[in-house]
Amino acid sequence: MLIDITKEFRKYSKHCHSLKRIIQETESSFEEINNSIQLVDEIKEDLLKTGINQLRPKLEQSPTILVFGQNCRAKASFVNTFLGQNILPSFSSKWRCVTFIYGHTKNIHLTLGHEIEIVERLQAHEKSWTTIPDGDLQRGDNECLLEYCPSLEVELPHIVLKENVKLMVPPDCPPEQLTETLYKYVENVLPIVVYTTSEGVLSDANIQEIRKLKDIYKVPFLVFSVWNGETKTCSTESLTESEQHSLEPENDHEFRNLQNLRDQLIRLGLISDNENVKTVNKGERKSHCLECSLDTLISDKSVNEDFLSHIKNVLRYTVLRLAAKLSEVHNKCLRQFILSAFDMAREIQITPKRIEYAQKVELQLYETLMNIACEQQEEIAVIIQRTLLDMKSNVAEVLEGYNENVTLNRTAKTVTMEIQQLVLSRLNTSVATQIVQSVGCLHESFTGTLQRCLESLEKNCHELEGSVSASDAVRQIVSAAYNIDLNSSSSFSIVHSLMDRLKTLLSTFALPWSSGGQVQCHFQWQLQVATNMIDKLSAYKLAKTISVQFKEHIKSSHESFQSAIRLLEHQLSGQLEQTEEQRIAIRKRHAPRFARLTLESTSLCDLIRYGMPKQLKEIGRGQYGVVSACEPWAGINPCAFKSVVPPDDRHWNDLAMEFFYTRTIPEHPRIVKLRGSVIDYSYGGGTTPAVLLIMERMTRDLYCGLRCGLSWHVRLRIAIDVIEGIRYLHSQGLVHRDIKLKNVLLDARDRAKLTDFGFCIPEAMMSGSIVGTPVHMAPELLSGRYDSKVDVYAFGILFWYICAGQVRLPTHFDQFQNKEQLWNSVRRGMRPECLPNFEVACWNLMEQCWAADPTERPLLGHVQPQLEEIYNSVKNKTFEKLGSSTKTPT
Ligand SMILES: Nc1ncnc2c1ncn2[C@@H]1O[C@H](COP(=O)(O)OP(=O)(O)OP(=O)(O)O)[C@@H](O)[C@H]1O
Repeated sequence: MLIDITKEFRKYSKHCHSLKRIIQETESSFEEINNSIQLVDEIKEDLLKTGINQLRPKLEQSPTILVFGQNCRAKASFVNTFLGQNILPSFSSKWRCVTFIYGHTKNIHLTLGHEIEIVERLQAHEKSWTTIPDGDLQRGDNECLLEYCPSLEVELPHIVLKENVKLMVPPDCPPEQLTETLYKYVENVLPIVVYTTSEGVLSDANIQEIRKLKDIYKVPFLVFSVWNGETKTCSTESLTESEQHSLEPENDHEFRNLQNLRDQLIRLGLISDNENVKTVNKGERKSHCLECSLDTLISDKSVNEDFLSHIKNVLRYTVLRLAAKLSEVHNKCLRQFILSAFDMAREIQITPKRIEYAQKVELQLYETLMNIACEQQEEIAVIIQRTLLDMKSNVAEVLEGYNENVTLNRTAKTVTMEIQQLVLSRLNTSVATQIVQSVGCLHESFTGTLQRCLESLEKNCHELEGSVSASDAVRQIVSAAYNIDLNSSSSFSIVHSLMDRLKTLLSTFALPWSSGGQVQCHFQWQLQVATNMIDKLSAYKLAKTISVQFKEHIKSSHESFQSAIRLLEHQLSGQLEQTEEQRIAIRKRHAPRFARLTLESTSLCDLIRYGMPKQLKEIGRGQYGVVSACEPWAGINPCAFKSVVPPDDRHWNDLAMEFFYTRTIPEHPRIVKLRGSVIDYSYGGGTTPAVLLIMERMTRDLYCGLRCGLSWHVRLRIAIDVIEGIRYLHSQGLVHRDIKLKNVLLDARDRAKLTDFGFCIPEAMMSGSIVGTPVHMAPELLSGRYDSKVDVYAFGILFWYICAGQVRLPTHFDQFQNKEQLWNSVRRGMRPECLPNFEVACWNLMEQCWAADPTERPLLGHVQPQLEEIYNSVKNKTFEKLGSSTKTPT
């Protein structure tokens, strides 16, 4: 049993070692990326928040079994049981802090803190000892726990302690001093807390102490109950059956005590009801859930096994928490990288289109407005004419309110000017309103989208600050023509220009009665002034002036727009070059590096949780790995794993990216879900680690299925399943790039799922690499410029095999010596031949899917219903046939 405990500690330290290495690699990856891409700050902030730098100190904490308890007897009982010797006296009190550590020989000394050893003779130094003398354990009267109180350090050649494990009995202290005492004596350890009891019931002080300890350590406890005060040693495992039997709880009284204690602990919420009082031979032992935070009560009769599982739980729980945190950080960073690669790809693609769009629409706007300015001159003249006539027929109305606010004793000239001003202003308002009404529709159709488009282009161009921007220029064009801000006709630019123009015209008028001197300001005279003013205004001239102004304004704004957009284009193209460099850096270096870290940390989590899968037999081999059936793993039954040994960094990166995509896509019935992974670092003598990708085990692949023979309607059903799978991947932004017979797996009912996402990649991360299986590769794949339509092509070829019902190469493809010859012919249009058994509808679908021009290939969303229709009719016919052949003859 001690060996098993030792193994657990060894495993823990191995996991910690792996974690430290991964953390170090993560940090150096960050170092490398630092400053190279903008998003690093964002990620760095995340990392700080997630606390990656808090993980390392946690990994440095040495596992320490902390023994607390009701009294020294209970503590001694546990320690002695665990160490397998009566090292602590059973009847004693007021202990100083005692720490057991590993030493080649038994040794004992007093220390202050970690470093300082106190030169003081102990009773144990005077004669040979088995049990530590009481005098050495007990605190002196002058020793104050929180000020000066040496600890006793005991070195023992014990197999568990050898694993860098400590066993510590913190000093007895009143509950109110507990926090401070622990702070002083128990520093920087990974606590494995045991609370020992020897009474059937916990006192208030005990309960207070347990609650405080829980609060401080926040880890599951082992409550250890001493039976009879006996010390049972760790060697019970080697006892004979009859000896073991003698340890069983035959004493009813003691058993009842234990039950009472259990009930009390449950009542206090200190252990959970559904768990357990663990006693030897009392029913089946339940295995602990790794993440459980249940506290366990055990009796000393079963200390070994239950203690082992407690240690296992605490260690696994601790290391898993750290590994999960690290994996979360990696996943988060990788997701950020991929998302920013998406954004960058989008920006690179969309920016030139936006510029083109803006130029096109502005030109349209300019031409439209120029047209309006020319053509509407007539209309404006009509509007002005009409308004002038209206005003003339009711001059009194024009002057309405004028006399209310004017002062007496003004010169005739002043009054005349005021009336002229009034006439103009009424005219302006009226003309402006009518013009605005006639062209208001321009606003949304032209300017809304254009303005938004320009603003988004200018958003990131800080260098433009200060110069006229393209969006300002467009705004000027629009307002020059017909002020779009209709709400305030007072700010209407046309009105103002009209006013200016009219004033100029007025200054040339000869006014016969403007001879100066005092003039009586009577109404008739005012009417006369206004009427004369109206008569003198020429609607045609006014309209012409307005039109000329419009045109000049629009033209100059159009020119400013053109130079602004040229500048913008220049600056954006510089920025886009940088963006593309960053995208390449993300795709080629940063994302794969983080993908590898993600693979390592996630695999470590899986290893801690579920262990290594146990191989049963090999079931298949591919170009990159061997697939084996394995024993159920993580509840997956039947289960298989693909073991891949990446030969170099490039393969590691590819595998890591594949792992990330496949692991993160949500489950779908038409996809073989990757359930987990572990890395076998010992593979190849530790030089070439193997990655085991664990998944559900299917019955066979479609290649085998076709070879064995599948009925037509089953094959059609499979084709539909494959389409569903591909459509699902595409909906997740992924392209499979290796659709072929061996990557379609069948279950026992011959329903299909897609597998092998070795080449599966998000479109934004695609670099144009030439991947796939030759006969299924679309011609454009070879050019390196392709998209998800390559999967449609590959489906076309796969469907050919499905319809053929066999796995022989199409005769047209069989004649080539090598793949280059095949590709050359495919590029020239060579495709599989139509076999006599093909239904026309199926052949048509194949031909559409493998069309040379990817844009002519159908959407799989359109192919699926067509296939379903064929499938349904075949199924119906099959059933009809079956029905008629089973009919009993009348
Ligand atoms: N989950 C699984 N259940 C049952 N059999 C499987 C499973 N995964 C793969 N296989 C079998 O193992 C074979 C090898 O699979 P693998 O994915 O390694 O390679 P491949 O797709 O045939 O070739 P390549 O490595 O070139 O892509 C498959 O053809 C299939 O028959």
